[in-house]
Amino acid sequence: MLYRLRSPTLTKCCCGKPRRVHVHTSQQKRRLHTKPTESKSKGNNGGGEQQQKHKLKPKGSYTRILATFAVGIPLGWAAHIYLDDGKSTNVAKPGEFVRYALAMKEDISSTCSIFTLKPASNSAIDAEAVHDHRAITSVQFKQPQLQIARSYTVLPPVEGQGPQELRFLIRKERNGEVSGYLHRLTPGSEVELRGPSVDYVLPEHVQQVLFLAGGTGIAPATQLAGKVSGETNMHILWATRRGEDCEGGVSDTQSTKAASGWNFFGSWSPFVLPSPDADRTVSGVKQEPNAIVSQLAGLKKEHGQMKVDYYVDDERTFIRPADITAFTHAADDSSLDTGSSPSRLLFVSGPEGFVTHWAGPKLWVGGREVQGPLGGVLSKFDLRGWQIVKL
Ligand SMILES: Cc1cc2nc3c(=O)[nH]c(=O)nc-3n(C[C@H](O)[C@H](O)[C@H](O)COP(=O)(O)OP(=O)(O)OC[C@H]3O[C@@H](n4cnc5c(N)ncnc54)[C@H](O)[C@@H]3O)c2cc1C
Repeated sequence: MLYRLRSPTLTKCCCGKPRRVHVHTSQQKRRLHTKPTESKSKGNNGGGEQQQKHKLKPKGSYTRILATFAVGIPLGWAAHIYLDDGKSTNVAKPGEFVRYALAMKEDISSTCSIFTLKPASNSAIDAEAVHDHRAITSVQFKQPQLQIARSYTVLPPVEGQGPQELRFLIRKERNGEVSGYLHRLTPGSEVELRGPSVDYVLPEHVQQVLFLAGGTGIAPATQLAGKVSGETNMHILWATRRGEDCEGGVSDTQSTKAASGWNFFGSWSPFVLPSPDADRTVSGVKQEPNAIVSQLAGLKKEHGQMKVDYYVDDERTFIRPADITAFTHAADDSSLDTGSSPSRLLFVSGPEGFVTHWAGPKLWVGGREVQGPLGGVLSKFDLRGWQIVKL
């Protein structure tokens, strides 16, 4: 079920800045709230003396004053825009499209890139709500020629990211209308976005998370890792078709190279030999982690209790049922130790085929996409006490 985030409406302060982010000191308030008539009369005090001074000045000084204004005002405005860094933008309503500019496109692989977007007008999506709300959120991008929109999950912020900037991991789908359009954009191009949409609201306490991610399904896993605190034991099993998507990623627990298993497409790959690259190195040389793998490594450091395992079709490593039960059984044991009743979440996120294979299809009811009953491989496991979430 999709819920909409209620974005706080930001009224503007008398100085033009949104009230939520801008608070005046009492002295500033007095100055800003001074009636125009008062300032006029103040300005008139001693006005005669001022006028006399002007009369005595040579004509050239007017040119200098005009020149100072001509140069100073644009410079001041540019400095204001630069230093303000988007703090004075208005929060757009979640249903309203707003203009963003492509600030940067960083290629992750031959089909996947990270897009960094920044507001192109004084109206923007509530980035604070996206990053701070205890929910998994996405934003819709519009394809203007076809007037269609698709959802993309917001990545958690990285160091140096502007407060209003949003980052996305987007795969260029073959013949994909919106993803193809987005991948054709050049830096500086404008695109329309609306949101945020809430795809899942997190319970207050989350103790265990097992996240099965297929391809770009890693984006919600990364967002979630940025939101659950250190008290959550989180394990991500990330399956991709090609090693280039998770270059430099080394598994934390996956020790056995699979000779057969369920591949990314959800079909059984029997009797294949373990690949020499299954330890995620090329000829024994460790690869440089790409931006997503680096962000996951950073989140692991912050998080303390987070693990990531990489599975790559090309390298013949596949998520096996035993990888899932290893985590769920350990979680069962830990709850017996403490006697507590933890909140346990098992996410399945990725392309339709991946979600259907593991947890059964999502359904459309009354024009809305809903979870549907648990099916697929997971329906054969004893997952009592676990909430299964299809994303
Ligand atoms: C909540 C949510 C979050 C998402 N987050 C992300 C994310 O972070 N990153 C990401 O990359 N994606 C994400 N997606 C997926 C994204 O929304 C799009 O579905 C995806 O980019 C494909 O859209 P498209 O318009 O490019 O492709 P479409 O034009 O919709 O086509 C999709 C596929 O169907 C095929 N196709 C289209 N028409 C036909 C036809 N007539 N016959 C046969 N095949 C056809 C195309 O070749 C293509 O491979 C998310 C989806 C949801 C719902």
